Parts: sequence; C-alpha cells; structure tokens
Amino acid sequence: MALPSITASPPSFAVVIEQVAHHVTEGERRRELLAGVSAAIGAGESVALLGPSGSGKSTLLNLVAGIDLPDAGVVYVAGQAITALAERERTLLRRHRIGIVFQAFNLVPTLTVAENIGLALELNTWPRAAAAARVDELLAAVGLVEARARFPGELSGGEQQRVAVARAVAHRPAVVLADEPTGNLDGATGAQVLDLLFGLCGAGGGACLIVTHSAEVAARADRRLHLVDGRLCEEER
Ligand SMILES: Nc1ncnc2c1ncn2[C@@H]1O[C@H](COP(=O)(O)OP(=O)(O)OP(=O)(O)O)[C@@H](O)[C@H]1O
Repeated sequence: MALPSITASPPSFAVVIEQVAHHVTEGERRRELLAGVSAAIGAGESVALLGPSGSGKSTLLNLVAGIDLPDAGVVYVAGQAITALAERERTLLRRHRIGIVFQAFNLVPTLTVAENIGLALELNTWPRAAAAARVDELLAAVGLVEARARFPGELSGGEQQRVAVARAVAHRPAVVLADEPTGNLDGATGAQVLDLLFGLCGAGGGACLIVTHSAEVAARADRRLHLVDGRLCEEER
C-alpha cells in the first residue's frame, strides 16, 4: 500500500495510527505482527496498550516513535506523518514531540540526576535559564531535589524511574511512550511512578501511551487497547 500524500492529521490528536501493517521474520518464517491497525490518541489522553507476550506491543511503540517504519500505513505524531519522514527528520520529530520511558530506566550513567532530566532540553536547545528552571521544577515534582547531583547508579530503581519520567516529560512532548515503566518495580513504587507519569503528562497537555501487562496499571489509564492476533481492539467500559 502506498503512503498517502497527506502529511498532517487534526491537531487535537497527539497520535493517529492509520491502517498500520508490519511483519517480522522469525528464522525462515514471515509473521504478520500488525494486520492494518488503527487508533487515535487525543491530546492529554492516557491509553494503555495490552496484549499477550510477543503480540507486538513494543513493536507498535517503536513505529509510533519512528524508530522503525511499518510495511504499510501512516503514523501521525502531533499532526505530522512521522512515517513519511526521512530518518534524520524522524529523529528531530521524536526529540521535539515525543518522550520515552523504558522498563529498564535507561538513564545515562555518567550524568547526574539533574543532567539526565535536562538532556531533552539541551537537545532541543532550550535557553539555559529556562532549562535550569524546568529541571528545578521537575526535581521538586518527582521528589528528588536532594538527589540532583547524584548519579543513577546511586539511586534505587524507583528513584531512577522517577528521573526517567521527569526526563521524558521535560520538553513537554505531545506524547510520552512508556514500555512497561513499572515492570521492574514493586507495586507501591510502581503506583507512585504511575502517579507521576500520568500527572506530569496531563499537566503539560501531553498524551501517554503505556504498554503494560498489569490490569491494575491499565485501569488507571483513560482507555485500554488490546493487541491480539495482529488486531487492535478498544476495551469497552
Ligand atoms: N527486529 C526483530 N526481528 C525479528 N523479530 C522481532 C524483532 N523485533 C521483535 N520481533 C519479534 O516480534 C514479536 C513481537 O515482539 P514485541 O517485543 O513487539 O512483543 P510484545 O507484545 O511487546 O511482547 P512482550 O509483552 O513480551 O514484551 C516477537 O515474537 C519478537 O520475537
């Protein structure tokens, strides 16, 4: 299927996924992972993505992030067709409009807490004073003012994920993509990280697409999408 020439979606949507198809090759075998899936995530909305292990949830997240390109279909992020862009432009759109939280935190070990949070601001060339103020604001929001000069290796898992959440929302992205952000945390710590993730995304008007295996985590989102056998279904309340 050819990509349509339209490169903009309505601005009220943070993410639009339109008829996205994608396959993976496992040994000799070609497996159709996504069979033309569609969904839209409104500005400020939180959406949980559920589905069996291996169903393609992380793959779909990577397609929304523009890290991979689909076989067919279009993904719009903040009104721009990320799937129609060259790699360099996809990187710039991702840097500017997307925040990412990983299960394994993925902080830069050689940077302090404050420097990790400020990373996206530096990459987006925020003025120094505005960036410093935003980092201070986020350190307070995630309860890590005292830890600002420490390194990730000196923090607990929950503390590291709070830094990762602050880093992901720092530049006020249109959408935060979170891949099992509470998967490595105990229940109480995970709930605290989730509060911060949803609270900070919402405060900045950003949407959140969160991959999870947990029904409890999913229940906290505004909507739930299930990826099963290559198809995306909305859970009715
Ligand atoms: N680059 C790749 N090359 C080949 N196969 C891949 C590649 N990436 C993912 N896969 C396969 O695609 C399938 C979907 O993987 P994906 O990680 O998207 O699933 P998932 O739903 O996120 O799974 P989980 O819940 O276990 O994290 C898996 O069978 C995986 O082995």
